[in-house]
Amino acid sequence: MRLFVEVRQSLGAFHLDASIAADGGVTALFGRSGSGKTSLMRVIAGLARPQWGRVVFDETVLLDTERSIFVPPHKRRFGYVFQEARLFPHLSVRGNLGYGRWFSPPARDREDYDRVVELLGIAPLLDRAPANLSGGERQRVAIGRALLASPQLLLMDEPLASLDEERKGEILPYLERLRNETDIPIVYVSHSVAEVGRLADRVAIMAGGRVAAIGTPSEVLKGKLLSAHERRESGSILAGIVRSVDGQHGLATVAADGLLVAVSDPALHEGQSVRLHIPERDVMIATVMPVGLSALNVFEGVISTLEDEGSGVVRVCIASGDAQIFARVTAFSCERLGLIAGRPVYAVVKSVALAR
Ligand SMILES: Nc1ncnc2c1ncn2[C@@H]1O[C@H](COP(=O)(O)OP(=O)(O)OP(=O)(O)O)[C@@H](O)[C@H]1O
Repeated sequence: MRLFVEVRQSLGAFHLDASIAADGGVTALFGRSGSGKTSLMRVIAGLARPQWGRVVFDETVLLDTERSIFVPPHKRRFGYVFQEARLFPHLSVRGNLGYGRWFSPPARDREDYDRVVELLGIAPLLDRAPANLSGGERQRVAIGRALLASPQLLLMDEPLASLDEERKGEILPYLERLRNETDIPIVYVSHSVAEVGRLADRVAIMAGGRVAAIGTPSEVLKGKLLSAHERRESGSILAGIVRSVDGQHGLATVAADGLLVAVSDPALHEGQSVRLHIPERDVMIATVMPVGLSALNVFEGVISTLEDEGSGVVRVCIASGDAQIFARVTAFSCERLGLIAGRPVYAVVKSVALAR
């Protein structure tokens, strides 16, 4: 699949002037509040008609203002999941799920239904009313309803924003399954570095109505495009599989990008696919093999790049295995340790978390 969007639109004093191309997988639109993420999504969905623009999905032109082409939202077959699950209060979960199927081709129905119910863990909730569900459960049902309409593309606008951290943690594994086990492309709006890092294959960073950068999460979730808080959260994302579990100590060993990474998480099980987040603030650099450390993970590697971020801070990229591990050090430490590209070093990782 290929989605191409190009838009110019004035909304009061705000100007949206953005273009993105997305292939399969999860494409995140990331940016601060008011950067234009939702406005761009609304154009993709057909909920807004810009003054000028084009939207092409695969070979089909959905919008072309110059040729007066506009395909209305219900004919685009895109699923939409909003920040708040907009379930029908008078229908049970089963009824809400059934509603989405009204608009889908009737054929493969039963099979799809069972698969979606299983994928999102909804089976125990089927007879409940939306009022008796937690926020995370409601959101899972909303995602299920969108999926059962057999969308060609799923648009998710901050689907976790209204949930607390615990509920987010509960629903993120379902979104990962959705990404890994279906071939429905997803455009995902978020302003959480951790969420985007965990889910997205590609990220478009929006700022002031424009796309400021586009690339993989580790390429673009860095530097001046992020706020100070976001920079602290950024780092490396590794994709891997749990190789073994030490139940006694609640430790798992994950093979990820050519590295063996120890992760402290008692819930992991062997064979599970996971993404790991190594925040760059939690990485130290040593020029000799450190001993007597409490850190569980020390990776041998070579410095590939150093990026001066200003304010006396340097972002160092260490190539280790097939991974890139980022560390943030002061320019002073850089000089003192003689850190230059090509120098062998050790990355001492203080914490690894499942990317959330
Ligand atoms: N119909 C409109 N008329 C005037 N201004 C608008 C209109 N719609 C959106 N805007 C403005 O456009 C800007 C971008 O809004 P948008 O909702 O796209 O941002 P966002 O990145 O999704 O933000 P958030 O993360 O807060 O949802 C905002 O400043 C908003 O006030």
